[in-house]
Amino acid sequence: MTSSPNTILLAGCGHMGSALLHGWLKSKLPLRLYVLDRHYQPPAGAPVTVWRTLADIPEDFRPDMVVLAVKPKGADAFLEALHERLGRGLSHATLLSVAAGRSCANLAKASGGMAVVRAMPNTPAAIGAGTTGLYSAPDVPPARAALAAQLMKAVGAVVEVPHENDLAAVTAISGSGPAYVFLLAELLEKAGQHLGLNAETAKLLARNTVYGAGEMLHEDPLSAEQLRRNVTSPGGTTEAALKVFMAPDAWPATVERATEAAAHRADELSQ
Ligand SMILES: NC(=O)c1ccc[n+]([C@@H]2O[C@H](COP(=O)([O-])OP(=O)(O)OC[C@H]3O[C@@H](n4cnc5c(N)ncnc54)[C@H](OP(=O)(O)O)[C@@H]3O)[C@@H](O)[C@H]2O)c1
Ligand code: PRO
Repeated sequence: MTSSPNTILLAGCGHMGSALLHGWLKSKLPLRLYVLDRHYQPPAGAPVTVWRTLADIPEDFRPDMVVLAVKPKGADAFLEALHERLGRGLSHATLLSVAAGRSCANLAKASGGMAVVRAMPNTPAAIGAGTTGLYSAPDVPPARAALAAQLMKAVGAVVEVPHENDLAAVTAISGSGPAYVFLLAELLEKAGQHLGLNAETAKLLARNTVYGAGEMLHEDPLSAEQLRRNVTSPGGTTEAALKVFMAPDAWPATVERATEAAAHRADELSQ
């Protein structure tokens, strides 16, 4: 049995919105797709309608779900303007927000009372390897919560969290997490050059090592700790490096402080 298509308005199609849209276009989900974005250029022939401004949206447009993927700073003002434009057209729509730190309460208020699902994805969604934390407010109809989960599963793994507060931690670990891994790649590349390798070789070694280690974490059932131990010969080179990284005031303290800073910022953004 095929279900009838849901009408999705993707509001904001930049880094994150376009990653989501790419996944939906590849998926077999029955969707009618509409995008509101000043810049986005769809692939030729893609079954998606693009509007540039709110004024381009027909006043009788009736979306089932609005996916909010504009910057958190502009999110409330955007929703107020959308509500002004569509009014009762939003009364049966659910809001799926990926905006960091904008709470269900903020978003419901700005949108004129929409039921809100919050998602915190990450940019590997662009290659179908995303990780999303998902929280549905209690007033979200179960079928819409399920649709939100399907939309996010189209771009990777989804973890549903029981408390809205958990999303600050999700943001600190997986939402921002790719940036920490990219930083490691940058630093390894620089370190390779410092040790005398040419730039091209240092770049290849750094990027492919992060890629290969990531694939092992994905494919191999061993724990991250065991995979690390398997690289570490007693008295060898890795042990020499890990003594520096794993000193209590080095990575263990730094990772804790950095993720606390990210979670704290997510809390601040929700005020
Ligand atoms: N990037 C990440 O790693 C990541 C991860 C998880 C969650 N998020 C969340 O995803 C959201 C979007 O982030 P992003 O990095 O994708 O931002 P982005 O690249 O700036 O994308 C937002 C897009 O929306 C457009 N836009 C905003 N208001 C508009 C309006 N009224 N009419 C038409 N177009 C409009 C922007 O155009 P202009 O640039 O012209 O305003 C831009 O193209 C944020 O809330 C962020 O917290 C991001
Ligand atoms: N990018 C957004 C930020 O830096 C949210 C997680 C990843 O705020």
